[in-house]
Amino acid sequence: MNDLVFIEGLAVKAVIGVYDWEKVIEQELVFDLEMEHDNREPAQTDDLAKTLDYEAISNFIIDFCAERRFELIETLAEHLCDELIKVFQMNALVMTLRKPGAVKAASAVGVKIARSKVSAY
Ligand SMILES: Nc1nc2c(c(=O)[nH]1)N=C([C@H](O)[C@@H](O)CO)CN2
Repeated sequence: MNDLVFIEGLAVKAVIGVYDWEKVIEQELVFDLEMEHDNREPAQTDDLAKTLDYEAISNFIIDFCAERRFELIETLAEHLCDELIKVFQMNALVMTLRKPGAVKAASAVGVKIARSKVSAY
C-alpha cells in the first residue's frame, strides 16, 4: 500500500452549474483528496518542502474555484486534477467532489475521479 497525504471535507465556494440561475450565485462544493506521496523523506528530514503541503494545496483549490467557471462538476474536477498534478508534481490522486445543495432529497451528490501523471492531459 502506498503512502498518502489527504484532505477531507474542504468546503469551497464556486459559481458552478448548468442552469442560468446557477451562473449568478455561489454554491458550496466539498472536496476530499487522497494524494499519493512517499512520506518517508519528509519524515526523515522533518522538512515541509519535501511534503505534499496540504495547506498550500487547500489554498490552491479555494483560489481555483473562486477564479474559474464551469457548468459541470466533472469539468471542474478534471481541470483541477490536471493543475494539481502539474503544480505540485503529484504522481496520482483520487478526488471526490460533492455538491451538497444540488439535490434536496440527497445529503450530497458528486463525482469521484482517479488521475495520475500519465493520465493527466
Ligand atoms: N453528473 C452531473 N449531473 C448534474 C450536474 C453535474 O455537474 N454533473 N449538474 C447539474 C446542475 O447544475 C444541478 O447541480 C443543479 O441543481 C445537474 N446534474
